[in-house]
Amino acid sequence: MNIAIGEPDANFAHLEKLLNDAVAGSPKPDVIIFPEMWNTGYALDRIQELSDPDGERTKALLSGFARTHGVNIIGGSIAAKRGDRVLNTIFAWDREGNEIAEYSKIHLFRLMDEEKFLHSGDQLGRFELEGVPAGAMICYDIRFPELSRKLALDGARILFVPAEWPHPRLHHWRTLLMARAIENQMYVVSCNRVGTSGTTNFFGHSMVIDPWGEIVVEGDESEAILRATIDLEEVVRVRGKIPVFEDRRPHLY
Ligand SMILES: O=C(O)CCC(=O)C(=O)O
Repeated sequence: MNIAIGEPDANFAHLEKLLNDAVAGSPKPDVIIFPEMWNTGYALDRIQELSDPDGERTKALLSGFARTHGVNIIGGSIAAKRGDRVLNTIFAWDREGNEIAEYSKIHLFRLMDEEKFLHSGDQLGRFELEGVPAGAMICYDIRFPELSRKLALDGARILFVPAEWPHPRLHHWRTLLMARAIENQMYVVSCNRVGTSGTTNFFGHSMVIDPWGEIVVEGDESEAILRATIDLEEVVRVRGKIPVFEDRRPHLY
């Protein structure tokens, strides 16, 4: 998804169109994910006025969409206002439109001054999606392997990662996502924005990676709806083949 910086109305309209295109395609998706901070982009100097109070506008659109179309939604992340604080927050809904997860980015990205304008979350992104243990992290969070390992130890079999990750760090993005999938032997489902904001170019390359580290699908730098089918039994097969979780020796490190 491309994102218009500082224009929530345009981004809500654009997202709704993409969602309608996604459910019109075949096969009908079980889960939809989109990028980080899709409502505002990184309009940090105006984030107080632009952010969504308690995520209410986002919840009204996405809970209703999930229910109407019988689809689970990992709602990218939004700038969400809580009192006088703004957090970078993922909400998720099940097929009945029930909210099933809320996670606010723990590691704020200082290279983009995030910590000057946003508050960090203090809870992990653990949830269940139709009985499947899952985890959520946001963008810069993937540089912290302890976080995904903790989610994996807590049972996650899929890790969802919305992002706004720009050039020139495509190599980091792809390598870190693949490492998180391989080391934790789980699916990684990532969605990164495309387009340009000021002088920053976002490269997309959203990817679904399987627990063996193979890329199931990868986008390019253009806006697109990517589809992938995953087999959760693959997590069990890979963990059985190389028993990393049994071979850990955490008392030594
Ligand atoms: O870690 C990076 O290189 C990019 C992170 C980022 O852009 C973000 O967290 O918003």
